[in-house]
Amino acid sequence: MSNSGEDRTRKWYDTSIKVAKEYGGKISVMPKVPVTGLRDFSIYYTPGVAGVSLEIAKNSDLSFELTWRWNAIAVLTDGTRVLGLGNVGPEAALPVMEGKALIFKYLGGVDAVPLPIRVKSREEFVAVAKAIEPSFGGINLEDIESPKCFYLLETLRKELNIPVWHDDQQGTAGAILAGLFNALKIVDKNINDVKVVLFGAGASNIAAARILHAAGVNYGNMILIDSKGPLHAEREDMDKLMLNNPWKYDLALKTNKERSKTIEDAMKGADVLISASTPGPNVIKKDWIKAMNKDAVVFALANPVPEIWPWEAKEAGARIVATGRSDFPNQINNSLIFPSVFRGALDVRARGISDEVIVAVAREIAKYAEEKGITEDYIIPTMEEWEVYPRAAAAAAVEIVKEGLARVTTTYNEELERARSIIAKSRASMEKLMREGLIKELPAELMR
Ligand SMILES: NC(=O)c1ccc[n+]([C@@H]2O[C@H](COP(=O)([O-])OP(=O)(O)OC[C@H]3O[C@@H](n4cnc5c(N)ncnc54)[C@H](O)[C@@H]3O)[C@@H](O)[C@H]2O)c1
Ligand SMILES: O=C(O)C[C@H](O)C(=O)O
Repeated sequence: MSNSGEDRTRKWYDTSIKVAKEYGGKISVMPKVPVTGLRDFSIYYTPGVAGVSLEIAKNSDLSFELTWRWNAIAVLTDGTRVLGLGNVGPEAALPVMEGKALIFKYLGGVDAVPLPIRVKSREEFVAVAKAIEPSFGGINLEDIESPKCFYLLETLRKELNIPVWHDDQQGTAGAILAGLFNALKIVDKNINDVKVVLFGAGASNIAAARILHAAGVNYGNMILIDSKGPLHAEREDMDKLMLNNPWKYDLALKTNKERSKTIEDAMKGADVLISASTPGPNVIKKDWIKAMNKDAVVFALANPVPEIWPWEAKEAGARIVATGRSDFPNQINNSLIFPSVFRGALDVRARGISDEVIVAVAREIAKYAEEKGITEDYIIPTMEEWEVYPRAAAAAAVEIVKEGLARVTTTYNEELERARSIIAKSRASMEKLMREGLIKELPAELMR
């Protein structure tokens, strides 16, 4: 069966290239005001538009009311860690950012602008993010190498007055937590007791460790593994880590209470394996999964190819398996989180998005799946279940308000209605364009 996994991946690559060529990319900017004749340009453009500019010049906050800023975010990357492909550069990052923007619009009703930039240093990146702040209601950082991404998130969260979020940290951690809540219900284990191995100690898993802790997993019961093996307080590179990656250093001190020094040891008796490392399929060994506890939960999240094929993880004894892909069951991907978190954040004109917001959103998503009926192959909703997005947006908005990070207040029901209507409108307008042939169907010959 493993060859079929590779063939299947290649087939998606080929189709995606053909479709990209056929359509010339995936998104474009569409007007939302009617244009019926020359008179209208005097409203939208000169001279009328100067009136709007003068209002905003008096009070820049009005840019949130009188322009698209209330609903617009940037998807900002330097292309240094694109999926698991590595540093492929800003141009090669663009198709991924376009894909994110499509999902933002379709599932969150958010206008997202893909913005891969050519910068070298961290300082240059910070300067660009600050420079574009006036144009957007939020910034979604994407696909940036670690530890640079930790520094950028921390700095920009402090220095900008709009929410800055790093999808590969917070979004991934939220999706992992949502999946974990329900997986643990199925195997009947308590989040406070489980032993969790986090394979890969980069953007995703460093954030996941923090968010899992916020949700009840004990730091001592976690083991983080990087390319040099398990992290622990006596590792010989601790001095270097303290200087170059204080985020990883801090977790090396808190985690791995049993001081496992090899992967084999770390895996013994683990209840959960969360892998966000490097594309597979043979990165996670079957023997490691065999050493885990009964009813093991395995999330193999590398994109585009999971660290182990799901069927191989099951053969090795895993009871619940998830990957980051939409063509396998249990897709744990930040796409379940980012459209709704930004929907909620924009609607309350947030200044920031805290870790508690991520936990609240993960709980809401898990609850939604539980209400529908969870199974080993359905621990988390799919991207087709669009009704989960307004619910998650409402959970995000309420938590942002609760923590004093919102500029306007709301209630769960009020935001649920608003998010539902914005997202439904966004989907309906795309579907109307499809019906009318203005967005043409995917050519059948490309889909074979
Ligand atoms: N499913 C999702 O939603 C999702 C979200 C984000 C990232 N990812 C995927 O997860 C992977 C990692 O992403 P990231 O942002 O954390 O990257 P990152 O570069 O920040 O971190 C990768 C980590 O994995 C470790 N690593 C690499 N190869 C290893 C190996 N063979 N053994 C042990 N450790 C190894 C590195 O040392 C590093 O700590 C990528 O493939 C990415 O596509 C998936
Ligand atoms: O892009 C994805 O599918 C998820 C994630 O952001 C990743 O970098 O792999």
